[in-house]
Amino acid sequence: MNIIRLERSGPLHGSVKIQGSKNSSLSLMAACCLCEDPVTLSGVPDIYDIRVIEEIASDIGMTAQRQENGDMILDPRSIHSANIDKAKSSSYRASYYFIGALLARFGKVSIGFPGGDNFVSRPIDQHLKGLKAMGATFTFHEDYYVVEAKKLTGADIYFDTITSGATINCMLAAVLAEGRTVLRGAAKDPEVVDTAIMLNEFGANISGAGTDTIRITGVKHIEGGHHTVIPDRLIAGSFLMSAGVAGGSVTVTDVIPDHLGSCIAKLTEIGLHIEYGDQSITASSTGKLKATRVRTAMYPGFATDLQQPLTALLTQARGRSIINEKIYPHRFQHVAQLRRMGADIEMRGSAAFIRGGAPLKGSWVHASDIRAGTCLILAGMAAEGITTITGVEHIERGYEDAIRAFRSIGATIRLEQVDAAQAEEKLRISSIQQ
Ligand SMILES: CC(=O)N[C@H]1[C@@H](OP(=O)(O)OP(=O)(O)OC[C@H]2O[C@@H](n3ccc(=O)[nH]c3=O)[C@H](O)[C@@H]2O)O[C@H](CO)[C@@H](O)[C@@H]1O
Ligand SMILES: C=C(OP(=O)(O)O)C(=O)O
Repeated sequence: MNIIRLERSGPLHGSVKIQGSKNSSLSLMAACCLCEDPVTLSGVPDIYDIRVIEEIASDIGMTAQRQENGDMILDPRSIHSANIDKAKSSSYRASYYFIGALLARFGKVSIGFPGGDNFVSRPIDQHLKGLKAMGATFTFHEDYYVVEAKKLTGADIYFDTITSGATINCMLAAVLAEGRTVLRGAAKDPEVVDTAIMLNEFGANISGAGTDTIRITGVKHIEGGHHTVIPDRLIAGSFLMSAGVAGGSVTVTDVIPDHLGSCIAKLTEIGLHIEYGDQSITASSTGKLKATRVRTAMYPGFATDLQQPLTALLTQARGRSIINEKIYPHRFQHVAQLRRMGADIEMRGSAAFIRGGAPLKGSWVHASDIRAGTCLILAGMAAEGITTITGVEHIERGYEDAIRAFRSIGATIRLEQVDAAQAEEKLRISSIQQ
């Protein structure tokens, strides 16, 4: 099995070109099923989740071909099925976008339950509520469910909670539905806006994406064309944080700085010096970091996906920091791993109290999900000795090549192969020694 080994690193110097957004690509690729003509997507990252969608696309008859220049051409003209393989749909989170994208066309979609990172509870009740309002019915089986709608009709939907997934799913379903759909309490995330922009470019009639009320007037068909995926703001944020952990200066390029507003504000509060241009952001740090309080929120608030790397950063900030996780109250699997490395973190409900400044030491630790992986990479850069991270496959769900990118800015990090049983034993011992 693969593990990541890293040593204390820094100061970091250099720039990292940021890949296209995972979360946007997951939505855009499914959205291609709504089109009548081929779609060329620029900037789709080459990561695990995307490769699963390529397989799903091929299973249902939509070819998805990577070009030499990295573009992906998706051809929906031969889609013949809306039966999504159960195991494939459960191997990542956003498989449910195939419901919104295929329901109007086929009237029936069969699909496995959503997978993705496990934060104890990730309900899909708002997807159900929205799609039911548009005329869909759901039948649940042990490891898959079937969604049916003889006809999808526009509806007025008020989300009980702000959710990017349900906003996108209902928006997809509404594009070819009959009549007008209004999504109230919609998520304002850049990935929602990116999806709406692409669909409008191809002939959909969506207004208000980026605000909390989105209006969609159903159209008879949409065409295809070319679209460039937005940059991955979450990966950009994690590289900026690495400058705080290890010192030095890190520039992320090919980004949209506006998408990182709350992250930039928080890093500035913590003591990083931030400069940005039209498409780049530079974070520099002398190593003097201030403790802070953070409350995660839906966009434009501080993203839950940046909470885990931020926790690593705050272990290096003198004083007591408090992180309040409001989106996924149980998203703290990384804390036990950081404690193994010597971090002083106390949990009270969905809040982490971090006493920063305690020296970290290298240990065997496990990344249970993508951002826990980023968190541990950052912590490893600050730790004395060698940090060994298992669970590399989770990190690969989100990053095209995290090792190469972190190495290019000066981190001492490498990928190695070890015997799985030996790694298990090392992890067990490190958890006892904690
Ligand atoms: C593939 C993808 O885009 N994943 C992102 C997406 O996940 P995902 O789309 O699953 O997350 P949502 O935006 O839907 O979830 C936001 C909040 O709404 C709640 N909720 C959601 C749906 C629902 O039907 N009922 C409900 O209560 C969730 O538990 C959570 O507290 O947004 C999350 C929150 O920014 C990010 O962490 C994920 O990286
Ligand atoms: C939670 C995440 O992903 P997913 O929703 O795909 O599990 C993430 O990207 O941090």
